[in-house]
Amino acid sequence: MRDIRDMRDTNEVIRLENVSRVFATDPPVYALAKVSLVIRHGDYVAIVGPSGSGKSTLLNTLGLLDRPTSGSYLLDGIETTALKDKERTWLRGSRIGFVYQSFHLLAQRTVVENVMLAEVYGGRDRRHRRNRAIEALERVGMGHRVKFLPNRLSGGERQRVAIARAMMGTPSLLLCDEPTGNLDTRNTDAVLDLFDTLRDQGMTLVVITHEDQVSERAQRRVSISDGILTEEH
Ligand SMILES: Nc1ncnc2c1ncn2[C@@H]1O[C@H](COP(=O)(O)OP(=O)(O)OP(=O)(O)O)[C@@H](O)[C@H]1O
Repeated sequence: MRDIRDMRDTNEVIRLENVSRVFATDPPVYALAKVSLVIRHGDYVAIVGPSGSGKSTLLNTLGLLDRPTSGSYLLDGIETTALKDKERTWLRGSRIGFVYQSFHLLAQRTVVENVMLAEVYGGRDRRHRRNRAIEALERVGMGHRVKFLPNRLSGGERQRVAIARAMMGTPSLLLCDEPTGNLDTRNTDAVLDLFDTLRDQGMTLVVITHEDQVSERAQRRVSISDGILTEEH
Protein backbone atom coordinates (compact mmCIF):
# COMPACT_ATOMS: atom_id res chain seq x y z
CA MET A 1 0.00 0.00 0.00
CA ARG A 2 1.25 3.47 -0.82
CA ASP A 3 2.18 5.83 1.99
CA ILE A 4 -0.41 8.60 2.26
CA ARG A 5 2.35 11.20 1.95
CA ASP A 6 3.15 9.95 -1.56
CA MET A 7 -0.40 10.72 -2.58
CA ARG A 8 -0.21 14.33 -1.58
CA ASP A 9 -0.05 17.01 -4.20
CA THR A 10 3.66 17.79 -4.25
CA ASN A 11 2.76 21.17 -5.67
CA GLU A 12 1.56 22.24 -2.22
CA VAL A 13 3.73 24.58 -0.22
CA ILE A 14 1.32 24.94 2.71
CA ARG A 15 -1.43 22.66 3.98
CA LEU A 16 -3.16 23.61 7.22
CA GLU A 17 -5.80 21.16 8.42
CA ASN A 18 -8.06 22.10 11.35
CA VAL A 19 -5.34 24.20 12.95
CA SER A 20 -6.31 25.82 16.24
CA ARG A 21 -4.23 28.06 18.46
CA VAL A 22 -5.75 28.55 21.85
CA PHE A 23 -4.24 30.88 24.43
CA ALA A 24 -4.93 29.46 27.86
CA THR A 25 -6.14 32.67 29.42
CA ASP A 26 -9.35 32.93 31.44
CA PRO A 27 -11.48 32.80 29.38
CA PRO A 28 -9.34 31.09 26.70
CA VAL A 29 -8.76 32.91 23.40
CA TYR A 30 -9.26 30.95 20.17
CA ALA A 31 -6.84 33.00 18.09
CA LEU A 32 -7.11 30.38 15.31
CA ALA A 33 -10.21 28.19 15.24
CA LYS A 34 -9.95 25.03 13.11
CA VAL A 35 -8.30 26.80 10.21
CA SER A 36 -7.78 24.91 6.95
CA LEU A 37 -5.85 26.38 4.03
CA VAL A 38 -3.92 25.06 1.03
CA ILE A 39 -1.38 27.24 -0.76
CA ARG A 40 0.25 25.88 -3.90
CA HIS A 41 3.56 26.65 -5.51
CA GLY A 42 3.32 30.01 -7.30
CA ASP A 43 0.22 31.21 -5.41
CA TYR A 44 0.04 34.84 -4.33
CA VAL A 45 -2.28 35.07 -1.33
CA ALA A 46 -3.32 38.13 0.67
CA ILE A 47 -4.55 37.62 4.23
CA VAL A 48 -6.73 40.44 5.48
CA GLY A 49 -8.55 41.05 8.73
CA PRO A 50 -9.22 43.60 11.45
CA SER A 51 -7.03 44.17 14.49
CA GLY A 52 -7.10 41.18 16.85
CA SER A 53 -8.54 38.82 14.22
CA GLY A 54 -5.60 36.37 14.34
CA LYS A 55 -3.31 37.57 11.52
CA SER A 56 -0.12 37.59 13.60
CA THR A 57 -0.98 34.23 15.12
CA LEU A 58 -1.47 32.81 11.63
CA LEU A 59 1.78 34.35 10.41
CA ASN A 60 3.69 33.00 13.42
CA THR A 61 2.19 29.57 12.82
CA LEU A 62 2.99 29.55 9.09
CA GLY A 63 6.50 30.85 9.87
CA LEU A 64 7.12 28.05 12.39
CA LEU A 65 7.57 30.63 15.14
CA ASP A 66 4.59 29.25 17.06
CA ARG A 67 3.01 25.80 17.28
CA PRO A 68 -0.67 25.03 16.82
CA THR A 69 -2.54 23.76 19.87
CA SER A 70 -4.12 21.16 17.60
CA GLY A 71 -4.34 20.29 13.91
CA SER A 72 -1.81 19.60 11.19
CA TYR A 73 0.56 21.91 9.31
CA LEU A 74 2.49 20.57 6.33
CA LEU A 75 5.17 22.78 4.81
CA ASP A 76 6.48 21.45 1.48
CA GLY A 77 4.80 18.16 2.39
CA ILE A 78 6.59 17.91 5.76
CA GLU A 79 4.43 17.59 8.87
CA THR A 80 5.81 20.29 11.12
CA THR A 81 3.79 20.00 14.31
CA ALA A 82 5.73 17.07 15.75
CA LEU A 83 9.20 18.31 14.77
CA LYS A 84 11.79 19.21 17.40
CA ASP A 85 12.72 22.88 17.79
CA LYS A 86 16.06 22.36 16.02
CA GLU A 87 14.35 20.75 13.02
CA ARG A 88 11.78 23.54 12.89
CA THR A 89 14.55 26.14 12.95
CA TRP A 90 16.33 24.40 10.09
CA LEU A 91 13.10 24.09 8.09
CA ARG A 92 12.28 27.77 8.70
CA GLY A 93 15.77 28.86 7.61
CA SER A 94 15.75 26.77 4.45
CA ARG A 95 12.14 27.19 3.28
CA ILE A 96 10.82 30.57 4.46
CA GLY A 97 11.88 34.12 3.70
CA PHE A 98 10.44 36.77 6.03
CA VAL A 99 9.61 40.34 5.03
CA TYR A 100 8.56 42.80 7.72
CA GLN A 101 6.99 46.24 7.79
CA SER A 102 10.09 47.82 9.33
CA PHE A 103 12.73 46.33 6.96
CA HIS A 104 15.18 45.36 9.79
CA LEU A 105 18.29 46.49 7.90
CA LEU A 106 21.49 47.19 9.82
CA ALA A 107 22.28 50.91 9.50
CA GLN A 108 26.08 50.53 9.64
CA ARG A 109 26.24 47.85 6.93
CA THR A 110 26.05 48.37 3.19
CA VAL A 111 23.18 47.03 1.12
CA VAL A 112 25.13 43.99 -0.06
CA GLU A 113 26.43 43.24 3.45
CA ASN A 114 22.87 43.34 4.78
CA VAL A 115 21.80 40.79 2.18
CA MET A 116 24.84 38.60 2.88
CA LEU A 117 23.95 38.53 6.57
CA ALA A 118 20.98 36.32 5.70
CA GLU A 119 23.47 33.50 5.32
CA VAL A 120 25.89 34.29 8.08
CA TYR A 121 25.77 30.64 9.20
CA GLY A 122 25.60 29.34 5.66
CA GLY A 123 29.11 27.91 5.65
CA ARG A 124 29.83 29.09 2.13
CA ASP A 125 32.87 31.18 1.37
CA ARG A 126 32.47 34.92 1.52
CA ARG A 127 33.06 35.69 -2.14
CA HIS A 128 30.46 33.14 -3.18
CA ARG A 129 28.02 34.62 -0.67
CA ARG A 130 28.68 38.11 -1.95
CA ASN A 131 28.06 37.05 -5.55
CA ARG A 132 24.79 35.44 -4.58
CA ALA A 133 23.78 38.57 -2.64
CA ILE A 134 24.47 40.69 -5.72
CA GLU A 135 22.38 38.31 -7.83
CA ALA A 136 19.51 38.62 -5.32
CA LEU A 137 19.84 42.41 -5.42
CA GLU A 138 19.76 42.38 -9.22
CA ARG A 139 16.62 40.29 -9.08
CA VAL A 140 14.85 43.01 -7.07
CA GLY A 141 16.23 45.84 -9.23
CA MET A 142 18.78 47.04 -6.66
CA GLY A 143 21.98 45.93 -8.37
CA HIS A 144 23.05 49.58 -8.78
CA ARG A 145 22.99 50.27 -5.01
CA VAL A 146 25.09 47.47 -3.54
CA LYS A 147 27.53 49.74 -1.70
CA PHE A 148 24.99 52.22 -0.36
CA LEU A 149 24.13 52.44 3.32
CA PRO A 150 20.41 51.86 3.99
CA ASN A 151 19.79 55.45 5.13
CA ARG A 152 20.60 56.67 1.61
CA LEU A 153 17.73 54.66 0.15
CA SER A 154 14.03 55.39 -0.18
CA GLY A 155 11.59 53.29 1.85
CA GLY A 156 10.62 51.25 -1.20
CA GLU A 157 14.28 50.60 -2.00
CA ARG A 158 14.93 49.50 1.59
CA GLN A 159 12.06 47.07 1.37
CA ARG A 160 13.40 45.71 -1.92
CA VAL A 161 16.77 45.11 -0.19
CA ALA A 162 14.94 43.31 2.63
CA ILE A 163 13.16 41.18 0.02
CA ALA A 164 16.51 40.33 -1.60
CA ARG A 165 17.78 39.27 1.84
CA ALA A 166 14.67 37.10 2.34
CA MET A 167 15.33 35.38 -0.99
CA MET A 168 18.99 34.57 -0.33
CA GLY A 169 18.25 31.08 0.91
CA THR A 170 16.06 30.33 -2.17
CA PRO A 171 12.98 29.84 0.02
CA SER A 172 9.82 28.04 -1.05
CA LEU A 173 7.75 30.81 0.43
CA LEU A 174 7.94 34.56 1.10
CA LEU A 175 5.97 35.41 4.22
CA CYS A 176 5.30 39.14 4.36
CA ASP A 177 3.87 41.00 7.36
CA GLU A 178 2.41 44.39 6.33
CA PRO A 179 5.28 44.82 3.83
CA THR A 180 4.04 48.22 2.64
CA GLY A 181 2.92 49.51 6.05
CA ASN A 182 5.75 52.07 6.18
CA LEU A 183 5.60 53.11 2.52
CA ASP A 184 3.86 55.88 0.61
CA THR A 185 1.72 55.08 -2.42
CA ARG A 186 4.53 55.36 -4.97
CA ASN A 187 6.90 53.11 -3.02
CA THR A 188 4.06 50.71 -2.30
CA ASP A 189 3.48 50.41 -6.05
CA ALA A 190 7.16 49.63 -6.63
CA VAL A 191 7.10 46.83 -4.04
CA LEU A 192 3.83 45.45 -5.45
CA ASP A 193 5.33 45.48 -8.95
CA LEU A 194 8.23 43.46 -7.55
CA PHE A 195 5.82 40.95 -5.96
CA ASP A 196 4.16 40.54 -9.39
CA THR A 197 7.56 39.87 -10.96
CA LEU A 198 8.53 37.36 -8.27
CA ARG A 199 5.24 35.59 -8.67
CA ASP A 200 5.74 35.43 -12.44
CA GLN A 201 9.09 33.78 -11.68
CA GLY A 202 7.30 31.10 -9.63
CA MET A 203 7.72 32.43 -6.08
CA THR A 204 4.96 31.67 -3.57
CA LEU A 205 3.83 34.77 -1.67
CA VAL A 206 1.72 35.16 1.46
CA VAL A 207 1.10 38.78 2.35
CA ILE A 208 -0.63 39.91 5.51
CA THR A 209 -2.08 43.35 4.96
CA HIS A 210 -4.90 45.66 5.90
CA GLU A 211 -4.44 47.75 2.74
CA ASP A 212 -6.87 47.19 -0.14
CA GLN A 213 -4.25 48.48 -2.59
CA VAL A 214 -2.12 45.49 -1.60
CA SER A 215 -4.73 42.76 -1.30
CA GLU A 216 -6.29 43.69 -4.66
CA ARG A 217 -3.06 42.77 -6.42
CA ALA A 218 -2.98 39.24 -5.00
CA GLN A 219 -4.49 36.35 -6.91
CA ARG A 220 -6.23 34.99 -3.80
CA ARG A 221 -7.72 36.90 -0.89
CA VAL A 222 -8.36 35.17 2.40
CA SER A 223 -10.02 37.06 5.21
CA ILE A 224 -9.71 36.23 8.88
CA SER A 225 -12.17 37.18 11.57
CA ASP A 226 -12.16 35.89 15.15
CA GLY A 227 -9.69 33.20 14.14
CA ILE A 228 -11.84 31.87 11.30
CA LEU A 229 -10.62 31.95 7.68
CA THR A 230 -12.83 32.63 4.69
CA GLU A 231 -11.60 32.62 1.11
CA GLU A 232 -13.10 35.46 -0.93
CA HIS A 233 -14.14 34.71 -4.50
N1 LIG B 1 -0.02 35.47 24.11
C1 LIG B 1 -1.34 35.69 24.07
N2 LIG B 1 -2.11 35.43 25.14
C2 LIG B 1 -3.46 35.62 25.10
N3 LIG B 1 -4.11 36.10 24.04
C3 LIG B 1 -3.38 36.40 22.93
C4 LIG B 1 -1.96 36.22 22.89
N4 LIG B 1 -1.54 36.61 21.67
C5 LIG B 1 -2.61 37.01 20.99
N5 LIG B 1 -3.72 36.89 21.74
C6 LIG B 1 -5.11 37.20 21.33
O1 LIG B 1 -5.38 36.45 20.16
C7 LIG B 1 -6.19 37.20 19.26
C8 LIG B 1 -5.48 37.30 17.90
O2 LIG B 1 -4.30 38.08 18.05
P1 LIG B 1 -3.36 38.45 16.81
O3 LIG B 1 -2.19 39.19 17.38
O4 LIG B 1 -3.09 37.22 16.04
O5 LIG B 1 -4.29 39.45 15.97
P2 LIG B 1 -3.92 40.37 14.70
O6 LIG B 1 -4.98 40.13 13.70
O7 LIG B 1 -2.51 40.12 14.28
O8 LIG B 1 -4.04 41.84 15.28
P3 LIG B 1 -3.28 43.20 14.83
O9 LIG B 1 -3.75 43.48 13.42
O10 LIG B 1 -3.82 44.20 15.81
O11 LIG B 1 -1.83 42.96 14.96
C9 LIG B 1 -6.43 38.55 19.92
O12 LIG B 1 -7.67 38.52 20.55
C10 LIG B 1 -5.30 38.64 20.93
O13 LIG B 1 -5.69 39.45 22.03
